[in-house]
Amino acid sequence: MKCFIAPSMLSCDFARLADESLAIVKQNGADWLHIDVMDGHFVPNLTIGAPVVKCLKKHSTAFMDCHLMVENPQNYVKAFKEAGADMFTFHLEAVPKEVQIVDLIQSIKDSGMLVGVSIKPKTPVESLWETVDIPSMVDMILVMTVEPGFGGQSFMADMMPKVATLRQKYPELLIQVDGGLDQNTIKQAAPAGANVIVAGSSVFGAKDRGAAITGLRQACEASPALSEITHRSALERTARGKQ
Ligand SMILES: O=C(CO)[C@H](O)[C@H](O)COP(=O)(O)O
Repeated sequence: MKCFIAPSMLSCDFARLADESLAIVKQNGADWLHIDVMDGHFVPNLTIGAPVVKCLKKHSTAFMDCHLMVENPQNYVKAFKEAGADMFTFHLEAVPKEVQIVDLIQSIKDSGMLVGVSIKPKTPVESLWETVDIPSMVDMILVMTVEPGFGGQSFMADMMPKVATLRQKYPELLIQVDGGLDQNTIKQAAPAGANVIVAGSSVFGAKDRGAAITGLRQACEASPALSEITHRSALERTARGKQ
């Protein structure tokens, strides 16, 4: 296995969140559920928080990949852990100066969740390794390929050099891309080195969601830039969530 496909639940029918979550994994073959958490401050949109994840966890054992687009992410680690999140991804730009990023990362690790760190399009990729020792502290880097806040935007191909640089430096890292991914743009993201693919509108808007996921997976798996995923914990949790 070379890639994880993580449909963004932002594009599903929120009134049917449990059913949509179950179906997208069990019937349509997704690996993870990507949960977009927005606070109306860090991004100009409001979505869902830990209480909804907690309810969802009663219906689905799928890997919950929680992307926190919120200010002060350090305040939400405990709530998301208790809700059942598997991955806690925060934005580098959202951490206040008085909070040490390494302390935040340590608290996520101590809670048992995997650690993701995300950057917005205008944030230079160097700021990641200037701030943290990526291989020892971080499970996944999320390179945003749209300005965070809304689904349905156009893929920013000019983010691909960031992905390629990260892949070259960290051959084993989970590198996630999020925003505007579809059957065409995956052909740029996967060769650059992305191996965790978030897709909202192109999956939930497809007539055949299973075929949309299969298409993303095939394009990703075909990329010579990627080797087999060796992240044991992510693989184990994913497999458990698909049983
Ligand atoms: O994080 C997000 C927006 O901030 C969404 O996950 C992302 O935009 C996915 O939606 P789409 O595939 O429709 O672009």
